[in-house]
Amino acid sequence: MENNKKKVLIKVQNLKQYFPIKKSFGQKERLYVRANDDVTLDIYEGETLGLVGESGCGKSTLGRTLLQLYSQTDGRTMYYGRDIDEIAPGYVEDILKNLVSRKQTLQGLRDKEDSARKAYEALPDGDEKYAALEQLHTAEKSARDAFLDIVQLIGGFYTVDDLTPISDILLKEYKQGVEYQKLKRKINEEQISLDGTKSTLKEKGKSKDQIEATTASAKNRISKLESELKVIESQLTTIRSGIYELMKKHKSNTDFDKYEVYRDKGINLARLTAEEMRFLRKDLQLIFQDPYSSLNPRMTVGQIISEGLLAHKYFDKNDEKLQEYVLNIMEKCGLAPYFIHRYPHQFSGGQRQRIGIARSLALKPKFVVCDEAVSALDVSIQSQIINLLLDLKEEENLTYLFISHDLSVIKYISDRVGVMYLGNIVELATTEEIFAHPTHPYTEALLSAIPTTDVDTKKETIILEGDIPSPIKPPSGCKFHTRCRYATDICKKVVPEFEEARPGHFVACHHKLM
Ligand SMILES: Nc1ncnc2c1ncn2[C@@H]1O[C@H](COP(=O)(O)OP(=O)(O)OP(=O)(O)O)[C@@H](O)[C@H]1O
Repeated sequence: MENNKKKVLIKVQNLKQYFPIKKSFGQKERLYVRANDDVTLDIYEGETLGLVGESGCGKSTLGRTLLQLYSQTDGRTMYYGRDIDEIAPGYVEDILKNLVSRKQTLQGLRDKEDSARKAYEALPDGDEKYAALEQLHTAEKSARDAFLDIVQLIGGFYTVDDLTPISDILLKEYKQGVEYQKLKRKINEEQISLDGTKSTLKEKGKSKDQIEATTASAKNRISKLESELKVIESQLTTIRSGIYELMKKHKSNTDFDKYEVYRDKGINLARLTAEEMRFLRKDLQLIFQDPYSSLNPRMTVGQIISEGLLAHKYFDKNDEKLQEYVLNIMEKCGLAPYFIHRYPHQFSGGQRQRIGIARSLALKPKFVVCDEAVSALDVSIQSQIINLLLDLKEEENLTYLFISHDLSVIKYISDRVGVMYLGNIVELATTEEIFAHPTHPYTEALLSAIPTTDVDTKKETIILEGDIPSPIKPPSGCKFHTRCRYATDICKKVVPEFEEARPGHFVACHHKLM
């Protein structure tokens, strides 16, 4: 299977995004809009994943939740664009510190899972059994999450009876790692500010010697920091060889290798603090539908593109390289150099979208959510922007989540397509496969509504009966059953598993159209 060889950039597991609704007077139960309800999905590096579905099904919410613009209600969103060591998030320290108690908690969750399974198996078919199945799924999920939290960080060490020494040495490595990253950032900041000072002095007409003399103390500071970095580096090497020794000692434990495969350098975005997430913001960008409302009308194009570059300390504001860089990005995005001093209102919709794209891409992101990025544009301009996005994706090795209600745009731009219905992804496959063999009745109905110019093919348009149900109290079982022409009793009661129906083709339906 082609996708198996590709690197996963984002791995979403059981993601939920619920928006609480204000309680009305006398209302006992807390109600939520279940905008995303248990989404599981891999996004591969370098692909464009299209996301379609009727208005209100949760596409924008999913895009924004992946970027952590909303803090997700539940589930894991693993990001593999950087190593966990580079960010050293606080949650890692918490897990490493409490390895012993966490393993005990996990055992408790496993016991609960076993009881839930026994209760489910003992019941005769019927409503009670369906309810017990839901409880079993919840128990399984809690145990799996707790397990993954631990083994992601310690792998095969999970098999060691006394985790205290493991906890100590891994915590030491973590703490030195944090110091290392802090120093590296400090050096980078000092260097950027030094470049800015040099540019200012040059502009003032200072000679090379004068510049050297004025910046000598800053250079000294940098070289001092660099020696400190070397010391930490060698301490880290010593700690890591200690870890390696421990690994050799325990490698013969039964199941060591089985757990070692879980060791994983991914970052759980859902567990990052706002500060940690701010650092990653440059990697994870959003291109909006309405370019005008997202551009500050009081800033020139140059200022708009530079803003993020300065905030993320790519350049000092006085550095001559900044303008060069901005002009280069503008050229890539099809914006003439003399636009740099103009304001957003002086541009057409298509040009404004180019500015929005340039602003996002200037930060060299790895993952970009394009939320209805071309929907507000004329058709001829739409294709220009789509082609620009595709060219940039090739040049910069970007990964896109492309959200659109327009199936012809999705078909043109996407490598794979996910179909959403009422908060869930109900079908996911390569673009060719999904358009040739829609396997979920909802996808079948969506695709049948695409207008065609081919007068010879008599295609039946499937009219979806009824309105989209409320995401506050969605239908039981398969949420689509109220509008599905193939629905039977099981669809009303049991949530269908999202499973691989054909290689790389995932569907959640009891009556797949095979
Ligand atoms: N911030 C919020 N607070 C409360 N409810 C929200 C919020 N954002 C979205 N919703 C609700 O979540 C559901 C999903 O909305 P979302 O905008 O993600 O859908 P969509 O598929 O992107 O729709 P569209 O194509 O119309 O943009 C809707 O019922 C919406 O009303």
